[in-house]
Amino acid sequence: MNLPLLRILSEILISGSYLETTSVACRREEEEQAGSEGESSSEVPSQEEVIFFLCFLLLVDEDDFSSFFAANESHKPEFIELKKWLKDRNFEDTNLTPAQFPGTGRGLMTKKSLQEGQMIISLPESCLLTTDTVIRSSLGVYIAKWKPPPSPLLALCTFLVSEKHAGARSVWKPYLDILPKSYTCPVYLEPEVVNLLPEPLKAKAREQRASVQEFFASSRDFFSSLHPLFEEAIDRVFSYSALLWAWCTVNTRAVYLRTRRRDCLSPEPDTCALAPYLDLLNHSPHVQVKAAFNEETGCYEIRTASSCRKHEEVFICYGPHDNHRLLLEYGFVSLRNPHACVYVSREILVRYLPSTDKQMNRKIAILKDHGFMENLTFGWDGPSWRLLTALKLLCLEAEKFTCWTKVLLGEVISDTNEKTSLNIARKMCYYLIEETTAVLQKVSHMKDEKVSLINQLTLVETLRMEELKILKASAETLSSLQTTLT
Ligand SMILES: C[S@@+](CC[C@H](N)C(=O)[O-])C[C@H]1O[C@@H](n2cnc3c(N)ncnc32)[C@H](O)[C@@H]1O
Repeated sequence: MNLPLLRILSEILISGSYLETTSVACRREEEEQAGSEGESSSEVPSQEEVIFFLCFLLLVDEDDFSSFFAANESHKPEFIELKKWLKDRNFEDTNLTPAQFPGTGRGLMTKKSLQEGQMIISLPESCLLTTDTVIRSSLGVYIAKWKPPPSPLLALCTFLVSEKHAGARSVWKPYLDILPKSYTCPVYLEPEVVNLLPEPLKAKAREQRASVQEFFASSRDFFSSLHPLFEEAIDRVFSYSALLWAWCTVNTRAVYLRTRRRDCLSPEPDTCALAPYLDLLNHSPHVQVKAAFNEETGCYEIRTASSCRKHEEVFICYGPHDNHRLLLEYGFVSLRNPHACVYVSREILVRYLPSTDKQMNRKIAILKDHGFMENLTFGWDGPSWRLLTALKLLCLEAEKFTCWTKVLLGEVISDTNEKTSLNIARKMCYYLIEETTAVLQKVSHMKDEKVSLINQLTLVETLRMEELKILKASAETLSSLQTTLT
């Protein structure tokens, strides 16, 4: 049963309203393009039509749900302006249109079906924002003068802040206007929300905050050197919040594009480019695309490796990232992500081991030396090979200790060792289920009490709910593995 649809169905029946679906939205766009007044889209449907429509929705597959409820946004003034801006730079899109999707937010929808291998988008170099753009701008001479040379990232962030500050005077205004006003990467989250994240994400979130703060602190003198360019006090233009916004803009939206090294910039790799409009493409772990700059055409091109039906959301894949990485780098969580997993911390790893084991410290040292204390996880298929191997070594009977290399190579040492390690894995899994459930309850209370944090809390809730599903799937796998062994 399609639960999201059932919920919407009941909401619609209660409110008597109905949503503008993709088909309605697209029909309206087609009518507008054909010069019609689009009267049909403003007609109120009869009750029978609504009921027929709702019954039809119940039959819609959950995967089609998002695209079915997409709302076309191409008529919005900011997209009309962006389209004009892109056209002036020789880009006109025939394949895609901006839309809001219920599951993924704003993204791009196909106007026609796309076949495997077909070009999704080909954006000319003139539309790209790279460090070349920055150096050609009025900031260029200041960058060239500054020692030690600013990093490519600092150059891009400075340009974004400066252009945003210029407002209507910036030639990049149509692009800047469609950028999010704020982000949901951990650096934007309140500390009490960060506290609800699982380890090791919590630690990485704190590192991210510290590194952006350090980026700001170490860039202030450079910002001061730009004062002749601004009428306002430089601290007000290049505030922490302005730099944070720019940093997240680059981090969440830039495409990989290697730019030739320049002496006026520090030697860090210069690989980030902002690609207006193309950067409206959302991520799906289930698609494959080919993306690269084509030297022959002078365009940044993306081709799909899978087909896409008309009026569906077009996705690209940002990489085979788990949900911790997606949240850390992009500020979202992907549902049913095949790469998602639950990390096991060192504390949990040793929690269920016999405290009487005299070889425990030696065993932990071996695991550390061989890189087996990191990335121990539960996944959709059960405990990872690395986690089981670490547990098998930790559970090695005293008289079998010398066999530890064989354990690391994946050999079975004894029936007892297999059973004990599975048993501990199961206990750990149940402990994590309890812990996750408790955090979910806490999040639910906080959502009632701290309404201003609702979006941040919902993000953590989504992550924790996905983790709960993974742990439950792992618990099932473990119990069938244990049954096979008995
Ligand atoms: C390159 S932008 C894509 C366009 C973006 N949705 C927008 O409206 O500007 C990357 C950001 O989109 C969002 N995003 C991408 N894929 C998503 C997904 N599958 N589900 C939810 N949000 C997603 C995240 O906020 C991410 O930082």
